[in-house]
Amino acid sequence: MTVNVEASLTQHDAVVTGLRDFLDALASAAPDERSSQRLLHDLAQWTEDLRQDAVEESHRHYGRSPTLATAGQATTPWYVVDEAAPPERLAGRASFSNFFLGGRGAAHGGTIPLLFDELFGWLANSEGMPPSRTAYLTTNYRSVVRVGRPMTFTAWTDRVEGRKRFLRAELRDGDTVCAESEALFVTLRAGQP
Ligand SMILES: CCCCCCCCCCCCCCCC(=O)SCCNC(=O)CCNC(=O)[C@H](O)C(C)(C)COP(=O)(O)OP(=O)(O)OC[C@H]1O[C@@H](n2cnc3c(N)ncnc32)[C@H](O)[C@@H]1OP(=O)(O)O
Repeated sequence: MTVNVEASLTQHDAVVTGLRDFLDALASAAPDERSSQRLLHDLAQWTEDLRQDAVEESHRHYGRSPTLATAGQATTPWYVVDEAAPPERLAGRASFSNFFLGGRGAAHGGTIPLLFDELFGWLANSEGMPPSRTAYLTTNYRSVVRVGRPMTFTAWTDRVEGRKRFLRAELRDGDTVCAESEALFVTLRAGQP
């Protein structure tokens, strides 16, 4: 079952997709002074306009789009869930654009746990489950994650002990395991933010 479908984008989803493309293009380019000035001008104008439209968290669109890859966040590495059996298992595809470059063609190390935290969030907070948060998350970097490469991932629940959910995940480039992660998610008690 494919969970995140980008086929029928709402206008807001299209804006987030456009922002993701923009960040990739910006990170890949070396704009000259004239282009930089034009960009600065346009960005300043949009920043001012959007500040006028600021709303409370519960009314925002950004990062709350179940129909869009990465639930509509532009600064999370792109991923799509192809097989969803939460809370047991998820599998899918991911890709790190130039926006996530660390150096020498490899993704920045901090962006890989960001992807894992997202996947664990899906597993631990799937429909009908009480909300939980990451207590810890460790990542082992086995082999570089190259930007622009099509990657695959699997994430699964290892065991559950009361309020504690122990989760594991793997990110692969073909047959090569590039990174592995283990995390503990703890179910929130009433009143915890
Ligand atoms: C509309 C869109 C749809 C999209 C579709 C949904 C997709 C969805 C995607 C979401 C993607 C984002 C998901 C990201 C999720 C976060 O990233 S959340 C943000 C990062 N995490 C945080 O900010 C958490 C900060 N910490 C805390 O709030 C608290 O420490 C915690 C984690 C809630 C635990 O506090 P607590 O409830 O007071 O825990 P406490 O009672 O002391 O301990 C409970 C047990 O856990 C153990 N424990 C607690 N902490 C630890 C630790 N660090 N290490 C080891 N053991 C620990 C304790 O030892 C205890 O064990 P037992 O004695 O029961 O055996």
